[in-house]
Parts: sequence; C-alpha cells; structure tokens
Amino acid sequence: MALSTLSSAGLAVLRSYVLLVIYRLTFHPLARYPGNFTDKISSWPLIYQCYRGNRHLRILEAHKKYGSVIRIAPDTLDFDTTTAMAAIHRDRNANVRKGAWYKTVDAETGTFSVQTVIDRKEHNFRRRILEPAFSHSALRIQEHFIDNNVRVFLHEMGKDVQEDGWTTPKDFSQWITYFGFDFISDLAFGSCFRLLQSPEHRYLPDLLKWTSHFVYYAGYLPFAPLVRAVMGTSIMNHVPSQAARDTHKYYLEAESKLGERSAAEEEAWSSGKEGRRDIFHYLFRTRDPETNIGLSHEQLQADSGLLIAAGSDGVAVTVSAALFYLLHNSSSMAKLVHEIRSSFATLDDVRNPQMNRLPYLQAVIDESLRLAPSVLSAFPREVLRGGLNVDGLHVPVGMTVGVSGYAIHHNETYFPDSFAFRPERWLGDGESVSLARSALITFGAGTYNCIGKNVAIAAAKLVLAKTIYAYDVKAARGKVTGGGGPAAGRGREREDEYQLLDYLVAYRSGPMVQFRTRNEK
Ligand code: HEM
Repeated sequence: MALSTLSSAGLAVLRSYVLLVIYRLTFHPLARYPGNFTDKISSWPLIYQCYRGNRHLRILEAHKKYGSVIRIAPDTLDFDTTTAMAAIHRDRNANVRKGAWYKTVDAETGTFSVQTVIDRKEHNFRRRILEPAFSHSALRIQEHFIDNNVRVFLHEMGKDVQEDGWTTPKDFSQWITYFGFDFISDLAFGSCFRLLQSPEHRYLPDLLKWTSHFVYYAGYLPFAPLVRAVMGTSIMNHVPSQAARDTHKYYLEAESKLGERSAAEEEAWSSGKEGRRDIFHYLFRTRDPETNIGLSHEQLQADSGLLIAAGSDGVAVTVSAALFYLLHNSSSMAKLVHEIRSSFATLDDVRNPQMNRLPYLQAVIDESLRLAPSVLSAFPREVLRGGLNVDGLHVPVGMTVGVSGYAIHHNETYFPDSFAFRPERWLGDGESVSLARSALITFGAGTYNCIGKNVAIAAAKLVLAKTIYAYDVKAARGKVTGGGGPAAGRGREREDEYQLLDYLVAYRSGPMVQFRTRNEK
C-alpha cells in the first residue's frame, strides 16, 4: 500500500516535470529562441557550468553555433552585441533590475553591498555615498598607497637570485594576487594584509576563491532561498562543503578589518584629526546630501567584503593575463619595454601623470581586459513589467537577460582575429578603435558599472610598468605556463590563450616567471 502511494507520487512528479519540459519547449515566452536543448529545458546545466568554472566557454560556444541571442536557461537569454549592451546595461533607464541571484552573494552579512542591492533607489543612495571615495582627487592621494605596495612587490620579485643572475621561478599569478589583496586592504582600510611579506594571511585568496565559487552556483539553485536562510548562521560551520564554511570565515575576516578601521577613525575623529584618507575614511564620513543619512554598520560590513573581493582579484587577473600574453608575444613585449624604459629616468619617476600618457601601456592593459575579463559571464538583469526591447526582439516581464564579457569580447564583428593578443587594435582614433571601445564590458556599463575602474587601471598600470622598468622577465624553463592544451578540455585547446575558471570572478594560475635586475644603460 505504502509502496503504491510512493510510486503514484513519483509518477505524478514525473508527469508534471514532463509537462514543464513540454511547456518550456512550446508555449514558454522564450520557446522560439535558439540554444542547446538541455539549456532550454532546465537550469541545471547552467548551475553545473558555474560549479565547473566553464560557463563562459559554453556560452561562447553557443553564440558561435546559434548567433547573437541564445537561450542559456529556460528563462534566460544571453546577447553578444553592442546594441544589446546599450539596451540592457548602458541605458540608465532600461526596464530591468538586478536578478534574484544577487540575494545570495551577501546573504552571510544579512544586508546588501552596493553591488548586490536590488532596489534602484537604495542603490542610488549607496552609490552616492561611495562616490567621494572614488573621485579623481581621492585617487590622487590613494595612488601613494598603491605605490607603497608596488615597492614591496618588486622587492619580493627580486629575491632568490641564482648564479646566472635570474631569480628562481615564481608563480606570477600567485604573487600578483598577494599584491592585489595588500594594495586593496591598504587602500580600503589602511591596514594591509601583508600577504607579500608574511605567510600569516595567505589563506585569504583561497578563502575568497571558494566563497565566490559557492555563491556563484548557489545563487542559481532552485532552492537558493533555503541556502540564503542558513548562510550567516552557525549551521554554516557544520555543513559538509568546505566552500560553504569558507564563505562564513571570509566575512568574519572582512568584519574584523572593518572593526579595526572603525576604531582608528573614531580615535582620529575624537582628537579632531583629519584621519587617513583611504576608502573607508570617506565611507565613514560621507552623508547623503539629500537625506543626511550615512551607511549603517551592516552596510559598511557588506561593502568591506565587496571591496576586498572586487579590488584584489580584478587587478590580479588583468596583470597576470598581460604578462602571459607579453611573454607569448615577444614583439609586443619589446614595444612595451621600449616605451616604459625610454619614458622615465628612474624607477621612482614611473608614476602619473606621465604614466597615463603611454599609449602602448594603455593598449596592453585594454587588450588584457578584453581577453581576460575578470567577470566572464553576464550578471543577471530581470526584465520588469512592460518588457524590454533588445535587438528588435521583445523580451517579456520576468525573463533574465545579459551580455557576457567573454562572449562579446570574442565577437569577430568588434574584434577581428579575436583570440589574438593585439594591443594595436586599441591604438589611434579610427572607427575600428571606437567600435572596440563600445564592445568592452569588463567594468560593466551604465548605472551599475564598476566604481573602482580608475583605481583598478591605475594599480594595474603601476605594477606592470614598474616591474617591466626594473626587471627583465622570462618564462621559467622556456615555457609560458597558464595556457590551454589538447588535454585541457573543450574550449581550452589554445596554448596561447590564458586559461580562466569562471567562478564569478576569474581564477587562474601561472605564468611561472623569472626576473633579472635589468642593466640600466
Ligand atoms: C580590473 C579590475 C576590476 C574589474 C574588471 C571590475 C569589474 C566590475 C564589474 C563588472 C562590476 C559590475 C558588477 C555588476 O554588474 O553587478 C563592478 C562593480 C563594482 N566594482 Fe569593480 N572591478 C574591478 C576593480 C575594482 C576595484 C579596484 C574596486 C574598488 C577599489 C571595485 C569596486 C567595485 C564596486 C564598489 C562595484 C559595485 C558598483 C555598483 O554596483 O554601483 N572594482 N566591478
């Protein structure tokens, strides 16, 4: 009897699932859009791709096969055109809001960061509070904090010199990640993690990696609300997933940094001092001009977690990709070396405003941002009542849309020979350059674009230019590691393409490199 009840319940579930599949393939509002069969009928392939880190590869593959608009999940479309980028992301009045996936990112803290807040009015408020910390005048002061960390980085890179004058091999991606964490903690909180100098906090990059990985796929799970309900509770310490436990630890770390910084600011405030002009200095003191309200402790906490994540890995991805491609392309390396070494008389001179006037350096950074965007796949935007017109198509309310960086950056209309590293495509002011510029989405676009873009570019340029000024660099054992290969998996066959794992932020390893103090002539 019990068995027959169970089997009829099973049959009922199966029947409703079959009906759902039929609906998704026939009467569903996105039924007519092309895409892989499995993606049309279920969200699980997308979740699995987020888990495996190959979502960007599968999306590019589908665009190459089906065209500029593809269905990547039953309710989700991905586009790879500049017109879609304008309609969905760049247009500040686009009829969309951030998708429900964002709710999982900060579920640990119980409140949203500026990036994950969904309500538009609330986002405008959070953004207004952040703006003074990212103004040009703030950046001029902050460059000094970045430079201090570049100095430490260079010192570490020059260590362990062998008899032939070259250092022992170093995993550049690992060291530049340490730099990323150090400069952003210094810049945000005024207390550097000191990963470059000491092993004590070197568990942090892995912590962040597994946190990103976890929230990335967990946010798309059909039972994500349940996951969110337990995040931030002590249950997380007992769940069998290491990644889930790490997420909890990561936020505790960010909270402790915030606590230290807040105490220092209060001390400065009570003794009438100006205080250190780092990012949190502005965040503690800024009030919304419209309401005179500042950020609550919880909001500051969520933003501290975001700043460490956004600042550290983005810069690290860009600079390691730049070095990977420069080592693969000796003529580009030679041009960059010449530009940097002939523009400055000493290492200390390598700074702004002169550094910003070097066209080839800027082009190398742009090309690295294109080939290795640290956000590889689209952040979801949910269409609101009334629908959204994209590329002549009407997308109805409730559907999710986006433009994925890795896909549009390999659209041959905007980037011919798109897998080739060619900084020259960014030089001059021709039509092809403005077309390329209009298709670069590494920092997002529109209302929710990256507020830290100028900081990121300044840090990436400074650390790359100073490294190239101070050292000759070569691939360890004559082989540039970090690329693909025949056994690396589908979409990862190219040896001269820097390989990235799409775990919300892009993860990477290599190139292994050696440094030699250069002979100054
Ligand atoms: C190469 C480095 C970086 C890249 C590629 C990058 C990329 C992005 C992208 C794509 C977004 C939009 C996210 C979305 O649509 O949900 C974003 C937002 C954001 N980024 Fe960055 N970022 C970088 C560095 C930084 C740095 C250095 C900081 C801070 C110092 C920063 C702070 C932020 C903040 C606060 C937001 C949220 C803005 C908002 O929602 O209004 N980022 N970033």
